[in-house]
Amino acid sequence: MGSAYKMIPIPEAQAIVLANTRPLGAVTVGLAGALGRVLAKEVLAPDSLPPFPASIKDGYAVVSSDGVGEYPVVGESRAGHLDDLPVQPGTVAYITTGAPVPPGADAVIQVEDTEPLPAAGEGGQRRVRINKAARAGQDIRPVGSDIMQGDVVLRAGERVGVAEVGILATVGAVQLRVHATPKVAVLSTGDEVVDPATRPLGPGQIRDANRSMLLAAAARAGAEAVDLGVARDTAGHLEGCLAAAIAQRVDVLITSGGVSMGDRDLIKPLLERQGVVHFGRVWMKPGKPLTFATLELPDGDGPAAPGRQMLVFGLPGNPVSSFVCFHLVVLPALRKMAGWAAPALRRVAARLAAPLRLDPERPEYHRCTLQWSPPPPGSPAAAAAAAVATAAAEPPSSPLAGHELWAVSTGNQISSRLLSARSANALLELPCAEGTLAAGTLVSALLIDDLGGMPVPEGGVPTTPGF
Ligand SMILES: Nc1nc2c(c(=O)[nH]1)N[C@H]1C(S)=C(S)[C@@H](COP(=O)(O)OP(=O)(O)OC[C@H]3O[C@@H](n4cnc5c(N)ncnc54)[C@H](O)[C@@H]3O)O[C@H]1N2
Ligand code: MOO
Repeated sequence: MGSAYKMIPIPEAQAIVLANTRPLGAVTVGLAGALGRVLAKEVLAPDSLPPFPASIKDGYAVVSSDGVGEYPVVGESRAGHLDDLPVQPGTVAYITTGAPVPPGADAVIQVEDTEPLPAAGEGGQRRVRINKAARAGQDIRPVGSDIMQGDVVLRAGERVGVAEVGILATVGAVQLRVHATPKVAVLSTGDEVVDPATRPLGPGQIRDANRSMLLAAAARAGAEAVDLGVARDTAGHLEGCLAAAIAQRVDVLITSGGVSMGDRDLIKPLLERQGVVHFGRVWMKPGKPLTFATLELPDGDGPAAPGRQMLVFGLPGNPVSSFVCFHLVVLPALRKMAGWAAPALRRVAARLAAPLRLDPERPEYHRCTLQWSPPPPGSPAAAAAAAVATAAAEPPSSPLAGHELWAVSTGNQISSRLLSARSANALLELPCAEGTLAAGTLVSALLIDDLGGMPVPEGGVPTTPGF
């Protein structure tokens, strides 16, 4: 018995998903809720920074044409306190870093280039010796030199990271228009699947790995994650779970299991009854039975009201298949909904630390850990590099030379073995072919985690010579 679904290539599947995914509308959030959100509206600076000419140093505000000499200190300008004292030629004012430069002064001399002098007589005026001449503008940040009033400090479509939170605070943008983030429900399926707290396992049972994992993945993507539990392998129970997702007005439903060829694989028929199944098989390993459907739903305000849409991703039950499919097709959709202009996973190139056998039937996403290093010690690539190095007479031009992104396999890639996703920060794109790719081969890799947490090679990575 063949499958009713055509097996489509993964780029086609990804394109279908994104073509059916709409960015969510804009909402207003406070600054504390801005991290990770995508701006729906540009942010302008209502005033300049600094708003006044500000001193870069602790020292003395001077008239630069006065030059070296002894001067009376006519006042003080401290950060946060604006003394409206003019500095006349022949006088100076004490000033602290960040304080407004008093009118009349056009330079600041750092305190290291001055010497205090005894005051002129009992209760007399403070005096200072200026040891170095200043050029006009020295150690002063002019008005607007960091941000000019009216500048667009952040554009619509930019994602708010840590620095952006600071920028928003700087310009007083405490209420922001950002894209809404999707509400995502996660449902496991299968009579054998039991709660992770189950101990000991009963006959035939396995703990539900997918639900916790997919809830975590959705949450990390910035979505509001809703736990729908585990559906039994009956059409009625599955239908009830789908109804629960619809009632909770989720934007996305992610199911795992029940999408393959067994007589209890009921997800596809259910989605066929209630919506449009766009694909039900993808030419990839792991994740072949990956299914995607859309449901057009009434909005609850009468038949004339515009409908809403729910995306349904039927991920395969094997935990690694679920993990890989989430990153390849669900995550880009969640990103697009949340306003990302370029929602696809980022692709880099890396060298194989060890040879990898190819799959002759399907293109494969091989889980690996990328690291920036020379060929990892003990790897076949390191042995090959050592052989080349002894042959070459030239010493390396820099301690940084010879460092590259290396892909270290996570081991046995069977789709039931979730340990193959442990510490993985990338999916290698391996072509469908006979044979083996040699150690050192350059391959493309899709990033599924932050490279800021990648392994550090023994001895660390050297710095720029002279640093
Ligand atoms: N005759 C065929 N059989 C299978 C095919 C095929 O093309 N023809 N495809 C295989 C591939 S590839 C995959 S992947 C799996 C996917 O099957 P399902 O999505 O229907 O998943 P299940 O059968 O429900 O489960 C598969 C496997 O995963 C375990 N599982 C399920 N849910 C969970 C969970 N929440 N946590 C942990 N583990 C889970 C389940 O116990 C099974 O061992 O189908 C192949 N079969
Ligand atoms: O494609 Mo299945 O995901 O091999 O295990």
